[in-house]
Amino acid sequence: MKSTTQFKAMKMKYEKITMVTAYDYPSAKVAEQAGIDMILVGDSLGMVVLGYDSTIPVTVDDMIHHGKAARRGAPDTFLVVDMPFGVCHLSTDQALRYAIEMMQKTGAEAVKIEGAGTMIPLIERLTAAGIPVVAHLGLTPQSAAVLGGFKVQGKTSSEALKILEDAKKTEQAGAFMLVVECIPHQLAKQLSEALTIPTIGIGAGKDVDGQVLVFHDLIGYGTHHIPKFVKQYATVFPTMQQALATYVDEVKSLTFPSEAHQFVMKEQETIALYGGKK
Ligand SMILES: Nc1nc(=O)c2c([nH]1)NC[C@@H]1CN(c3ccc(C(=O)N[C@@H](CCC(=O)O)C(=O)O)cc3)CN21
Ligand SMILES: CC(C)C(=O)C(=O)O
Ligand SMILES: [Mg+2]
Repeated sequence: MKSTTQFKAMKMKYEKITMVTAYDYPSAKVAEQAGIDMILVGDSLGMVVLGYDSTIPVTVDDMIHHGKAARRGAPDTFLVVDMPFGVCHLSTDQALRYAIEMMQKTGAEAVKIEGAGTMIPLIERLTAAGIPVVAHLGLTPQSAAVLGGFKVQGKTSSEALKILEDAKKTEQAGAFMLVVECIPHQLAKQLSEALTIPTIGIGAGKDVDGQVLVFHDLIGYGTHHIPKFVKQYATVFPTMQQALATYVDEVKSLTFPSEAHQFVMKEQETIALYGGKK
């Protein structure tokens, strides 16, 4: 398993860092076996696997439930768990308690926190407590209602400057990594050059230190609108639908199960049971 210092070393060597979300045992296992550098148990799980239309309903218990499953599937991959909606905006003490609970119950290596501003003292506090923190700026989905939806952020020079300043503050506060979501590629490049900690982009172009995508988007298992920044490396949804439809047909037409899929009792036992052949 890679460490926080190894991720910094990868940035210095211009070796790209790969990250993907995973929310359960098999997806984490696939990711680990594919050689991914880091797994994110994202609160996007609320939308992707729980069917909510935002990340707001996701709770600490949801994150722990899915985090534990992902951990079991990927015991040897650096695991980051998202702090869900709201909990970081309670007192620093309360947020620290939740972060400790998530780390201890999931066995994750780090937590991720959306925003700068009032999160800066929290990033300091968690880091001091020995909890590695990934910061998250640009489009922060937990604030989508305030940002006016899932929109690209930092499109004007003044907005971009604010994100750049916030990014530096997260680094100074002790964050070991920064996720930047849905920002212009020029800003992402400038930001990655200005920071010593690795930047991981999603919808931020190629000039960042690593990339993250949502597992289901990447394999084409998505059921929602596919954002412009996604590349689908497979389309498993139609494949799965076809398999299920064939199963339905075969059961209805008595094709499944065949002899190959059934168990047999010896003939003498059938005689004892119901008097022989039927
Ligand atoms: N399946 C999934 N993939 C994600 O990447 C993802 C989630 N869910 N849920 C949580 C957040 C929400 N995210 C999103 C969702 C939609 C757009 C989107 O549609 N954006 C527009 C850009 C609009 C503009 O031009 O400002 C797009 O067309 O990509 C972006 C990020 C990223 N995260
Ligand atoms: C999109 C990534 C960065 C995330 O925060 C999530 O999956 O919840
Ligand atoms: Mg998230």
